[in-house]
Amino acid sequence: MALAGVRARAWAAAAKIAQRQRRAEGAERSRSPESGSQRAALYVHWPYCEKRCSYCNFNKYIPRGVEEAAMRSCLVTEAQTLLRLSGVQRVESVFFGGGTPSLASPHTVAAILEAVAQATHLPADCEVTLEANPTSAPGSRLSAFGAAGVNRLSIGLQSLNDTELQLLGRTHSASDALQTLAEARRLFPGRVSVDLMLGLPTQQVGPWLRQLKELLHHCDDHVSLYQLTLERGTTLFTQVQQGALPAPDPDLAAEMYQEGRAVLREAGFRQYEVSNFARNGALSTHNWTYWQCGQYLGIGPGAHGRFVPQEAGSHVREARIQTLEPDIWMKEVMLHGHGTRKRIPLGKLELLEEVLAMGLRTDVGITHQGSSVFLGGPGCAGLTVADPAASTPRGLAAESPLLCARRMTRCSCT
Ligand SMILES: C[S@@+](CC[C@H](N)C(=O)[O-])C[C@H]1O[C@@H](n2cnc3c(N)ncnc32)[C@H](O)[C@@H]1O
Ligand SMILES: C[S@@+](CC[C@H](N)C(=O)[O-])C[C@H]1O[C@@H](n2cnc3c(N)ncnc32)[C@H](O)[C@@H]1O
Ligand code: SF4
Repeated sequence: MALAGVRARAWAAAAKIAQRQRRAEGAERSRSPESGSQRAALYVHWPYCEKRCSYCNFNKYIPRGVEEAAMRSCLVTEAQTLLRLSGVQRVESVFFGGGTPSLASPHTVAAILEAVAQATHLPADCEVTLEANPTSAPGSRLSAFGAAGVNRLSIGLQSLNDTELQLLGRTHSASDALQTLAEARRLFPGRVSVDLMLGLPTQQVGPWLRQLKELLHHCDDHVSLYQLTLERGTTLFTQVQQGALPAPDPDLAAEMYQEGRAVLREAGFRQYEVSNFARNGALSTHNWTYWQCGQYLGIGPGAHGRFVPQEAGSHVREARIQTLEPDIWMKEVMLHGHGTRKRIPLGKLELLEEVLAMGLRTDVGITHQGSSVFLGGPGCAGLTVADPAASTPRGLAAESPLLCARRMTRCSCT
């Protein structure tokens, strides 16, 4: 923890030095340091988990042992490379997702933030989220992540029913989850999110709503409701396919979702995206950047990103996907400085599709800012991200219950 504290101070010091350097270099590197193409969100993928949950098909591995120093060094290298290739001068949010990034050491988190602060401007108030799995002893680790620079936690609570948690293959109980949540709120007041799943096999509307209402007694200012997607290749999928469990009923899931939205609205939450609810302005600025088609860099195995590479003559926004398998990804990073597996230049039609699909997920709909990705000319350089505090409800595919409850209550990474 002491080490993490030192690293956090080093990050702040490095951030100041980097800021001074950039001011000096500013005139050379850019005439408009605040323009959209020079700002980005940064996603960092930690690909390891303790155990495979029965429903999950995210890019995750259950290792015998993790070579953390090697992984840390590769994440740092890839962040430096992609920041250079993208010409990004200001990182506006960082998201450590996974896998289970709360299994990484706080030292790793601090080292990545430090590298980012040295390579670009990382504002002191930048949103830095870490996904944390509930444990029976959350205290000191969470505070060490805080000392490393994390200032927002997303807790994968999933359910407050122990039988459901077992069905999902989780390693924690409902009481562990509540304890982790309480500890997280103590350490990061106003900046804790919880993920709650709905539409599980055998789940009924009434008991699920009681869980949600119980959660309201404990939660902070951000809640994500994710409808279960039965993913091919998962244990749960096989159990349902073989008849060991009933298939989730989509109409019940739609009812849970609609009733859940109403409960959260009454409790003062704004539904700012199909699956996401915030009060007191606690929206996730990181995810908001995705939905507004802002730039984001994805580092780590299987991470994806969207940015305009600063190559000679290039003005095209690209979708980039990093190599999935951690060992292969590490070898590539050691050889080339990055493990980018795919680069897909996005044409006008693809950009338009993204603007529509992302914008309609939110309550502000298709904004002028979002559509500037499509209309903004070469490289979408004029792109700015709409203010998440704006609240004119024009989009929200949620107004179509079938569309949202059956297809869209997942995160934007799928
Ligand atoms: C991939 S997990 C990573 C965070 C962390 N490892 C955890 O399990 O809490 C992020 C979130 O995605 C959601 N998720 C994962 N698989 C899902 C599925 N098949 N259907 C719906 N939501 C899912 C869960 O709510 C989970 O909290
Ligand atoms: C399942 S969501 C959970 C978010 C959580 N409910 C919150 O409010 O912070 C995880 C987020 O991580 C990011 N993400 C996950 N996997 C990613 C990947 N492979 N590449 C880029 N970003 C990813 C996306 O921003 C996604 O919304
Ligand atoms: S849900 Fe989270 S903890 Fe479970 S396997 Fe997926 S990434 Fe790992």
